Amino acid sequence: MVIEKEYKFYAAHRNEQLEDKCSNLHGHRYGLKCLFEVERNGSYTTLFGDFDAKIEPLLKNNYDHGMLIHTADPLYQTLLDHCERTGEKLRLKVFDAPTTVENLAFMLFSEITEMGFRLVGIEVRETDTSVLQYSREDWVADCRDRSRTQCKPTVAKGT
Ligand SMILES: Nc1nc2c(c(=O)[nH]1)N=C([C@H](O)[C@H](O)COP(=O)(O)OP(=O)(O)OP(=O)(O)O)CN2
Repeated sequence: MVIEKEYKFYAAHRNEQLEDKCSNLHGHRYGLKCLFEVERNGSYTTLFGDFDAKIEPLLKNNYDHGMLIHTADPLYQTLLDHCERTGEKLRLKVFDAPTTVENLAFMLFSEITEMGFRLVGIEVRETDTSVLQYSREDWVADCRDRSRTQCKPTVAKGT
């Protein structure tokens, strides 16, 4: 059986390597749809709330109203300097690769899998018109060939 759950978060980012509007700092209401493979245990499988209890804090504490940023983006160092100078704590979700929706999907799939859930796939919506379907096969291929993503998934303690 498969349970589908939907989540959302708001975040800023840019694709600094693209020579178009996407290299401007901008924001999205990201949509995340998760397809979980579940097993029946009597009348239930996994309770809907069991997914929410782990995934909502992951998104709230690491992504929501934050900024997805590539370590090689010159803006990253500027933001670190700003934090050091002012003492401000910005929510930066750090990527070792460009913050494309493909790399975001790899990051989210890895983090949710690390929580013990078995995903069949996820869907990541970046804009009203652009959505990425990311399957378990895509994730296995990305894990096998890390040069495809260069992302190291990181989850803060307690999320
Ligand atoms: N394969 C990818 N292509 C693009 C990505 C990406 O992550 N992977 N990202 C972007 C930009 O981040 C951009 O914000 C989204 O692009 P786009 O869909 O073109 O944005 P619009 O909302 O303006 O789309 P319209 O259909 O023109 O309204 C670009 N490409």
